[in-house]
Amino acid sequence: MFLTRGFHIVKPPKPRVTVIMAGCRRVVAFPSAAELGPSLASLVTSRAEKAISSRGRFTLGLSGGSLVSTLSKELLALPQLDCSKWVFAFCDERLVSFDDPESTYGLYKKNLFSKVNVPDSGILSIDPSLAVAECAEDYCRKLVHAFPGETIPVFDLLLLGMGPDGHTCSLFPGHPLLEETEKIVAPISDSPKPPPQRVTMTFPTVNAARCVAFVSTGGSKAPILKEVLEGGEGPALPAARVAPQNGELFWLVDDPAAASLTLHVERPGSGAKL
Ligand SMILES: O=C(O)[C@H](O)[C@@H](O)[C@H](O)[C@H](O)COP(=O)(O)O
Repeated sequence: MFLTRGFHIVKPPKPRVTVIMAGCRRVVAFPSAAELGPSLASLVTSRAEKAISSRGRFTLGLSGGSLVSTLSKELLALPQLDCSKWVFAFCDERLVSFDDPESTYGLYKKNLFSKVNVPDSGILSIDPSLAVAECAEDYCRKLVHAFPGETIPVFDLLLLGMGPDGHTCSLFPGHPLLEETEKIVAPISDSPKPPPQRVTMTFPTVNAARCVAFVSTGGSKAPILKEVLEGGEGPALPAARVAPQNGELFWLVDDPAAASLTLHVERPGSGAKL
């Protein structure tokens, strides 16, 4: 039996094996980032409808980068958007104050939260006044409280980005946090990408989700996308380690990002429902 104590998952020891996703992954390409947007919105709202009808709420993990503006714009363009039963959390967050332009929460507050009917209780964010280790513990407690009875929070949907080095969340290539198996969220104080202090979901949490969708666009992502999806020489990059055990995995990309891929890529056309 698994137990959650503090912000650790207490479970029997087992060999450390990294399982890399082989099947059940959908790589979906759109002609451009603009044409990807409506399908991203449809993925979010279809998973929201399903989650609310099954469990009475929709739990959504957010990431930063270009996703903030893409997601906010597409959701706000929908004719009807009811976020009263949505619970937003952050796949990772930079430890800066909310009014700092680097704050992912701050960007979502300005671009999305302030414009939709989400209650304050529907936003799980870090407390940036805390030191990084306490901040991670505090954020962990919020997740544990929001997912009662679950050893690892099972999000309905996590939206992820991928950096040019293959990082996702604040899980960077070669970093010891890639091997974290006990904490559901962790502090990082030596992020190679500034700011150095962050709080991040770990792979146990990411890979427990019902659905994970990467959004990655632009020609600059083509080489790293190929390495992540088709394999490279070295150890698996962080983004390649995202493999939900019981969930769906989507890679939503545009044609410039997909340009070097030789694997099967779906090209359903602009606005396709996923
Ligand atoms: O905290 C961060 O530093 C960013 O959130 C970062 O992890 C971002 O998600 C990726 O670099 C992808 O960003 P783009 O989608 O903008 O390329």
